[in-house]
Amino acid sequence: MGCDEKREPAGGGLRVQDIPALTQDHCRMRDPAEVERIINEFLIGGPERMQIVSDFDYTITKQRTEDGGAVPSSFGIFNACQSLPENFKAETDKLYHKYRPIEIDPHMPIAEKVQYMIEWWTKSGELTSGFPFDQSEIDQIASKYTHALRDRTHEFFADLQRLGIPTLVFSAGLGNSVVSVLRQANVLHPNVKVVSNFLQFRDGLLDGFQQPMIHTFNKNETVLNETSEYYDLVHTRDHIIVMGDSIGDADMASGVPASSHIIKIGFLFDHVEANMKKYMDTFDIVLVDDQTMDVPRSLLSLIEKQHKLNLEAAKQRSL
Ligand SMILES: C[n+]1cn([C@@H]2O[C@H](COP(=O)(O)OP(=O)(O)O)[C@@H](O)[C@H]2O)c2nc(N)[nH]c(=O)c21
Ligand SMILES: [Mg+2]
Repeated sequence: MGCDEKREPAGGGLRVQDIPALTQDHCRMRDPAEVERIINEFLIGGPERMQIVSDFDYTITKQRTEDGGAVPSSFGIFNACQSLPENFKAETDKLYHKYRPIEIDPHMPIAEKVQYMIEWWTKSGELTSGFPFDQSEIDQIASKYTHALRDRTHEFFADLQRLGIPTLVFSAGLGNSVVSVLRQANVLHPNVKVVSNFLQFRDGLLDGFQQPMIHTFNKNETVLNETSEYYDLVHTRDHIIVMGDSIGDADMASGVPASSHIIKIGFLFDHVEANMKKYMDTFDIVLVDDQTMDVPRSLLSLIEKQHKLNLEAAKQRSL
């Protein structure tokens, strides 16, 4: 905030009612005036202060496809590989049935859940060990799901690349699947970084997941190593769009300075009525059964338009 608050982008402040993507019926906002204020901050700051943090499963991929076909999660893509040991699926399913209810238990404190999640990812890593495996198996299955990305995902990633906006794709799932889908969909541009769990190999055999373990409750920018290149790239970018489909995804930018301006976009599909209040309390923009990238793209387009006006105005001033 501070003195930024009084500045307005050249041409005057934008009103949310003048942004068609945000006036659609399925686009809900708890506090439209606050969204408006932050959008205007984004316009003042321009692309060089922006970063994107997005979940992968059912955020970059669709929650619902036109043909009704199911979209597997990143772990699901791995589980569909033919060469996994016979008991692998049954054993990981057992873990899922034990730990998933804990993950989503509305009563258990997070601090207590964390221990269980570490146990779950550790045991899952142990099962993912001791047998040969070829990445091409993941690639083959992932190739069938490149069409399952949200409509206009390709354009969205092209916008981000053109504007030079660092984009972090965060997944507590399996990074090998995430990278494979994004690469085969031709959206894995140099400005995109995937932070997730990647397969580790030892002596030609699988050996669990690489460190650091990314689980549901550390899936946020605090796991970015402060010495990493990506941290260097984003730690001064305090204008952030966070995108997710699960309540926990809203925290993916925690760890960034408190003065940051953040718009959290939540994609809501399952049990809309029952979940609406929680989503409205958690996300700044809630999109109900929206299987597109249109709303985040509309924000980028405003930023780009303003940026061009600013460049033009600077050019005029220097004449
Ligand atoms: C360790 N483990 C965790 N999960 C689930 O995978 C999810 C991956 O987390 P995510 O990618 O952050 O979230 P999203 O899928 O909501 O987009 C977690 O929320 C867990 O419910 C898992 N799912 C499967 N199938 N197998 C596993 O070994 C496993
Ligand atoms: Mg998700």
